[in-house]
Amino acid sequence: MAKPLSRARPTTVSGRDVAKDMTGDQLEVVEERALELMKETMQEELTNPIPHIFVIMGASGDLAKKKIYPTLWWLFRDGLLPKKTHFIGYARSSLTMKDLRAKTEPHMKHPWGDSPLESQMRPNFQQFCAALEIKEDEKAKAAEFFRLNSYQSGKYDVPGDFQALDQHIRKLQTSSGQANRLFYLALPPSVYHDVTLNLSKHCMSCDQDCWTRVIVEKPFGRDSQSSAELSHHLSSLFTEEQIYRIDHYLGKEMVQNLMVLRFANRMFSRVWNRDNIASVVITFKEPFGTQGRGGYFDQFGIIRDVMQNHLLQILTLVAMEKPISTSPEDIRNEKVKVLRCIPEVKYEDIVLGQYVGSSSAPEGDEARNGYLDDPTVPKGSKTATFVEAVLFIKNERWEGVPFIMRCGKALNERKAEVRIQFHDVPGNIFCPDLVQRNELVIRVQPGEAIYMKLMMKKPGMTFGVEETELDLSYGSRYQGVKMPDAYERLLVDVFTGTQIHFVRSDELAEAWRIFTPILHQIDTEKPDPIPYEYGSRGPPAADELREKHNFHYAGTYKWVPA
Ligand SMILES: NC(=O)C1=CN([C@@H]2O[C@H](COP(=O)(O)OP(=O)(O)OC[C@H]3O[C@@H](n4cnc5c(N)ncnc54)[C@H](OP(=O)(O)O)[C@@H]3O)[C@@H](O)[C@H]2O)C=CC1
Ligand SMILES: O=C1O[C@H](COP(=O)(O)O)[C@@H](O)[C@H](O)[C@H]1O
Repeated sequence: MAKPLSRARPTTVSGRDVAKDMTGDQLEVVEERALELMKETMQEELTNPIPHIFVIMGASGDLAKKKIYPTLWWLFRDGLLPKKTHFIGYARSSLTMKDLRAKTEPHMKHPWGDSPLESQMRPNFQQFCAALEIKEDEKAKAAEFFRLNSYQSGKYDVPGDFQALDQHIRKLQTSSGQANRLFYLALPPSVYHDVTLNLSKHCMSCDQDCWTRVIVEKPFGRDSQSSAELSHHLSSLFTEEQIYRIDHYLGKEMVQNLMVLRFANRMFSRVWNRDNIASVVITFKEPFGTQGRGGYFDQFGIIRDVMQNHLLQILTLVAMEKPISTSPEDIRNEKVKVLRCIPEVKYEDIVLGQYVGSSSAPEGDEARNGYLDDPTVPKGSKTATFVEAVLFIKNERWEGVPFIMRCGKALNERKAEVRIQFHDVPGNIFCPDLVQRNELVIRVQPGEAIYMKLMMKKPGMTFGVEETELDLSYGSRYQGVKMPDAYERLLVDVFTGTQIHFVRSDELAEAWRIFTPILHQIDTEKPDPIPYEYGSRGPPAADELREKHNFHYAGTYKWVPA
């Protein structure tokens, strides 16, 4: 059994923490002081004399290669890791550090992978990549990074291999045996049980001034029962403070911004309720299919892959009540509270789809292939690659407001956004065909933006009305500000010990409660998903379901970029 954390780690510092000792006219310096404190906290970690050992379990895999190693490199390059940090890769394959470097280095150049689709999606992408490539003057730094890396091969169920890993870690500790240990499980769920058991038995830090943290990737189970088993297993080995359940959407700029937008702006807090809001639509779209990895996807389907975790996390941040403070526990208490108000999803409130090849796509293009053409997908699979689901929150603020979540692969664009649609204007005096509902859109990606669709007098002599927007596009408002990748933020959080942006076990249990009955029904009844064409907007039935649930699409809005 792992020992609990020996000393309280700093969690988060906010203006409020500092403000309590201050008088009114000092308040303007509060945020500055908060920033200073945050820097001090970070500084403490950065200059911590105790070494940090970051172990990547599953170092030979896709996630490690494409996300974890590159993220560690960017943090190292930018001086955002504690001074003495060592990295150990652990996996079954017999690899040398040279092999591992050859595998990972191509992904360290820029954070979004180099698929041609990505380059199409992002304006100036090529320029951006060039700016992020390992430049001449960074080569020495990169060499230093790889010098701090080592690799240890071992099985996931052999205790002796974990003892060897522990010995390896010990060699990197201080002479008095101190090191903080971080284990990132970039592994398939089938080995979670053995790996966590062996880590807890053989690889925990023994020094009372040092800590051990374990970072767990989704899927956190397949349904309520399997998730509860996993949670029970983990909690028998580690304390909740030691477990960091990662949902990388919680590391995205605009997802983190939701709390500030809502709770630091009075004009939003007053209208954020059933009296003003007609519906909320949370969307995730990807313009590519399974890309030959359908075998993995098919075991889960789009609800487990994206909706039950990423979209539901966004929903909780949109809908929760204001927490007492910005401490992780206060925030997560509110998230759990709102989840508890959501009844299970019903079959009549969902639309399932599966993409088919587009005959109009050029010969040889991926879009020619449907989901079932992926050779790794079981023949005749009915797994959904698109889903729309309507959820309701039974509380005073939200009773009757549909929260419509939709996500899908092989759609017409890459997009993740939250769209708040307001009620019609009561007693409208203008031409009813011209006055459309207000919408507040929080675009998570690509190109972070917040825009408010509203009605204005048409400029000029006439007294007409027209639809326009108040537009806060980050690209132009925050030029030159480097937007960290979600994993960068989240790994820094693990080092500094803040769990705000990580999923607590009770939150997870509630998320599974909401989706388990529908998932079981789909697994047993295997309903036919509605076919939709690769590159389309998804099944029209999804638009009909949204219309039925008080989301009106007028088709009149035209955006004219500045
Ligand atoms: N700051 C910025 O960068 C800004 C960018 N824009 C851009 O302008 C464009 C239009 O803006 P947007 O807010 O999307 O407004 P639209 O009015 O085009 O779309 C509004 C909503 O209706 C949905 N929709 C689209 N077509 C249909 C349909 N046929 N039936 C039912 N629903 C439909 C869209 O979903 P679906 O996802 O399915 O299309 C979207 O959720 C977007 O590309 C947006 O990104 C606008 C303002 C600011
Ligand atoms: O967790 C997942 O997320 C990705 C999408 O992440 P993004 O940061 O690129 O938006 C998705 O492709 C994958 O299927 C899913 O497992």
